[in-house]
Amino acid sequence: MGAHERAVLIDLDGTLVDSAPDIVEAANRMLGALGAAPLPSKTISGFIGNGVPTLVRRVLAACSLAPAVDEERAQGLFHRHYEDTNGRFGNVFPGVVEGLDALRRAGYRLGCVTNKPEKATNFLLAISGLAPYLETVVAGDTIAYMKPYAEPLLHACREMGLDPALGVLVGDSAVDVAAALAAQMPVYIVRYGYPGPGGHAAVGMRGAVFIDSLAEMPALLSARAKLGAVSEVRYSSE
Ligand SMILES: O=C(O)COP(=O)(O)O
Ligand SMILES: [Mg+2]
Repeated sequence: MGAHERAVLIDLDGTLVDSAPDIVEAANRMLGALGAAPLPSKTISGFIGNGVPTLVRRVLAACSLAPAVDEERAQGLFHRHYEDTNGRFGNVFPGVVEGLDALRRAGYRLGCVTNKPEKATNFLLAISGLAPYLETVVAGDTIAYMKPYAEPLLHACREMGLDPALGVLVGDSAVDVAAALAAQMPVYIVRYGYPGPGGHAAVGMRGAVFIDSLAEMPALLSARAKLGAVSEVRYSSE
């Protein structure tokens, strides 16, 4: 089985792009518009991972604005401010471009699976220069399901015409681990992202292989393929 038949699906926020500064700024502008004081950036970063509706709900709860403030109104404010902050303060993480280049050279097919809404995702991928690497993008509102459901991962494989059994996910949070396990894909977690409640020690992180950089992926995947080939030989000779 060649590398060209394999899909590497990659999360966006906290894995490809350090987008927390943009998200924090938009969330705090939303709070300002609601007459509330800003939250520390670390608090808001800890709320990233399950998509915008969950982020806004968590921010409102942290400021004791729920249920007094209408969630949809707050979401509308967030989206409006995020349109202005998206891609302005964040950066592509170190090792990402090297990793994507190396994976592409090795023949892997690349896709992005994110819980960020599609419009904001496409804009961020375009201005950060990452869009040309990604054959397919499945965002938070592309289909009816987000991670931690398996569907977005399976949908990305379908879009690429690949068997999900040939896919792996690289992400940064417990949401990614859960989605990958649901889709029965191996999962690699970057140590630098936004892991969510409980951090990397959380039970939800079990089953993940931790990496420091996307640039480690080609070597890890080729080691996995060799291991797979050895066990296939063993099985067939038994
Ligand atoms: O929008 C979010 O909450 C997280 O997005 P991600 O799936 O790219 O990490
Ligand atoms: Mg993420």
